[in-house]
Amino acid sequence: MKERNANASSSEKEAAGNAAASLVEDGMIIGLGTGSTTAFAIAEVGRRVREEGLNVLAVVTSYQAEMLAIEAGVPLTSLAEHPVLDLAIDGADQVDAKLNVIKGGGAAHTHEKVVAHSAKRFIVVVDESKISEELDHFVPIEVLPYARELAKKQFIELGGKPQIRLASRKDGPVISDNGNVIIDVEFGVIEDAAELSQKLSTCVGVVEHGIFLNTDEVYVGMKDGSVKIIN
Ligand SMILES: O=C[C@H](O)[C@H](O)[C@H](O)COP(=O)(O)O
Repeated sequence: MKERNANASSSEKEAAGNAAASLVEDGMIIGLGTGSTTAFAIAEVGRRVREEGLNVLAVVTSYQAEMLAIEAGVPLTSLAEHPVLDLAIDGADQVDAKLNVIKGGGAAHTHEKVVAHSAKRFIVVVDESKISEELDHFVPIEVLPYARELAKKQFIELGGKPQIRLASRKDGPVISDNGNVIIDVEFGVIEDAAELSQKLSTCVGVVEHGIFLNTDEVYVGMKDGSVKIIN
């Protein structure tokens, strides 16, 4: 299984995150994703709040995003109060040529998907290493702990090789912010992301999977410091 952020460069991530943060306008309600690339966007939105008096409210996707937003001084709200977001910014583990995306390397994809689908405009921020002609990254799937063995059986029936994600600084599995386990499933090259997305959604015990089909634009931080926009 590919290692998380194996080829990542923080200056590329920072360039992408800052460019996406520049899209935030006064009065917007925004969604803030999770991960090391979005962290730069959150920091930059916070800087604009503090230094430019930018007036925003943000919905977060994880405890990580919440902690970063509070630290940066970004005022928070909830989807219950603001169910429609003007813009959501989030990272990705892989992006293909059709802007299909795999997310969930940080186990936050369930809330991230809710936020992405609540936004009028969904921006993905990545470094160049995440761009691929086709999707071949493992798919993170959040599963009810009670259903984990049944879920694994269903993923194998769909042609996948499932592996329960283990924690690195705790014995046992990673437990998501929602109290569930994450099963990472290798499918090799994913020929039809929409079809696999639909099949995974019908598996009993699945809370949410990491295939996202609704990206509007991808901001790619390049090695030369520029940002390429794909839409
Ligand atoms: O669950 C985590 C998220 O989907 C992240 O946005 C994704 O894993 C990318 O994270 P990073 O920017 O750290 O590579």
